Amino acid sequence: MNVHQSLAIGQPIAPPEAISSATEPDAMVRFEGISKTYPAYRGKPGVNALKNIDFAIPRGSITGVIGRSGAGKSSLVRLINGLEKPTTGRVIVDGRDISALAGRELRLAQRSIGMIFQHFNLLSSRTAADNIALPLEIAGWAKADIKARVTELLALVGIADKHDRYPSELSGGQKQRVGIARALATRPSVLLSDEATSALDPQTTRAILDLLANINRELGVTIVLITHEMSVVRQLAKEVVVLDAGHVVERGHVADIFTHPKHPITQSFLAEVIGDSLPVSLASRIVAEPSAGGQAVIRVQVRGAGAGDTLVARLARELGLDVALLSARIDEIGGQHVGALTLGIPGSEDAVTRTLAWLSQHQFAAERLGYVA
Ligand SMILES: Nc1ncnc2c1ncn2[C@@H]1O[C@H](COP(=O)(O)OP(=O)(O)OP(=O)(O)O)[C@@H](O)[C@H]1O
Repeated sequence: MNVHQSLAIGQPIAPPEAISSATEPDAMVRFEGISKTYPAYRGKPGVNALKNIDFAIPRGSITGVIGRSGAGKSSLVRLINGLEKPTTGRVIVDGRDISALAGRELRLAQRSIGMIFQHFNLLSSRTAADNIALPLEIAGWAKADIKARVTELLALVGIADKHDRYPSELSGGQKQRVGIARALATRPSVLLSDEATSALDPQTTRAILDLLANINRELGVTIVLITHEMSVVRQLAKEVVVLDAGHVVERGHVADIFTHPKHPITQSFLAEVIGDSLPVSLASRIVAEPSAGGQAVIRVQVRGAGAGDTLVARLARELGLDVALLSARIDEIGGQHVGALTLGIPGSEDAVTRTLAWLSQHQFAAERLGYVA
């Protein structure tokens, strides 16, 4: 885990801004009143996979869609590229209602929507170059143009030397680079990533996520990232949508969601990635009741650069209390420093009440974790 421990941290937490509403004009993808029901089949009951979905994915953004298995992530992504039709509602991609298209019109629209997959989906009988060439062949490009474009794409994804290699001769990360090059071949405006790093080790995952970040930055491609891993969202996305049982239960800027997770499912995802931010040696000593001469343990969430470094001194000075910094943990999330300071203050109810009131007044989210002797 990429954890930056630093005390030069912390801004009071501002209220989270919602990401674009479904009607925002600069949306690349808009879900309008979407529901998706798979009909009953061979004695199996029908499934309401998506319900009342209304939100927009901003043009040029990297948006993570996170949810447990069965939450509806793949259904959502298949609606974006028109592989599934919604039961109700419309999906507008780059200004066009993709849910209304069929046949040749749909196939043409799909050229502007690239997709990468967990298991890469490469053709084993084709070299890296020929895999990348495939969508261009289907689109009817001239041979010379395909050759030039493939060379360019291989360089873009950092495997210019793998031109003639077959998938069986490539590592997982290299295979995914071929998948990314193939997905970008027809210059799409949207790139859909369906668990694209789930089969890769952490180091390769980081390299692929860095590549996707570059592609977003350099080419302006909007990226929609389907994942069940909050660490992937944390590393790459600026916006996140949390799906649970077919509903969007939470969405917003990644840094806001990480500091204000409201829904239990979001909280459980965060617990997996941030873990308990307390060192074990401290966590194991915390008890529910105060003891004479002991300290109350208060956790304070901080965000951004600036205010956190003076927090301890200000608290001590303004409230006239002895304040100890028991632990500090800061991550960089969505381009912001986000984390928590754990403070020890005198264990009296009066000190705890005054401290929590002061923190709240200064817009820091804080909680009492318990007491240490
Ligand atoms: N073609 C289908 N026919 C019937 N039911 C389906 C179909 N595709 C998905 N479902 C059901 O719809 C629900 C949502 O599935 P979906 O694949 O969208 O979820 P997911 O979040 O992508 O899950 P996973 O992470 O396991 O892929 C599940 O209950 C699933 O069983």
